[in-house]
Amino acid sequence: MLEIKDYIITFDNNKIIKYDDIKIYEHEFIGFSGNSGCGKSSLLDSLFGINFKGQVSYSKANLLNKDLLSLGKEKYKYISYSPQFSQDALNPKINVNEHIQLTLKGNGLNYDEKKVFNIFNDLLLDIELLNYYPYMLSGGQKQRIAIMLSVIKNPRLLIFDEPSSAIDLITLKTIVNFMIKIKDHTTIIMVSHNYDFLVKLCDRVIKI
Ligand SMILES: Nc1ncnc2c1ncn2[C@@H]1O[C@H](COP(=O)(O)OP(=O)(O)OP(=O)(O)O)[C@@H](O)[C@H]1O
Repeated sequence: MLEIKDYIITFDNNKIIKYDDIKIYEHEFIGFSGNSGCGKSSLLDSLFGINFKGQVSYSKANLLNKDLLSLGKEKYKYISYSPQFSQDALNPKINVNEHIQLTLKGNGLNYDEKKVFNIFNDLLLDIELLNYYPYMLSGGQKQRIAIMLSVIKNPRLLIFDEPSSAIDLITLKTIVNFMIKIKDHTTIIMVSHNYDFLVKLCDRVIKI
């Protein structure tokens, strides 16, 4: 599914981050762990983001056996990337249902009411939130809406950066149960500085 080899990031201020080689197989649930500042988010941003600020060099960076850089925006056909604080990126001018419609339209998918209902149910989100604008949602609701939006497009690879930050235990448990439910048909990479949390949840934890 994903393979990187000799991967190095260099920022404008000459800060260099070198990564160990990584290989992730289809349908694995992988945790990325490491101390604050070790380069977890930079790795994901450089691989999957749209606006990465540093320079990247590698001998291999493949998604589904294709070079990630040459895939360009085509990679979003296969992946869903929830960066850290992605819940803050919800558009304040549109409601939750419009977010769903835009996401599906952008991925050439039709609106499937039953599927929306099921995901809402699994994430313990009240269906009436469909009419809510982002400012009307709590932090935990926003986070689950962001997760719902990344799952609804049926990605083959789902990447969550720190979904466990800044939420209460019940919300975290709901998110974790949801991930366990979807992991049979999706490859998942989850980033957390909390190693014990990842070890309990993931098939394999990679130290960055
Ligand atoms: N644009 C940038 N320019 C220079 N240095 C950067 C830039 N972005 C990140 N860094 C540095 O790269 C290192 C890795 O940062 P990164 O955000 O990837 O770490 P992280 O492992 O995700 O940390 P955390 O767990 O705290 O979120 C840090 O030392 C950070 O200061």
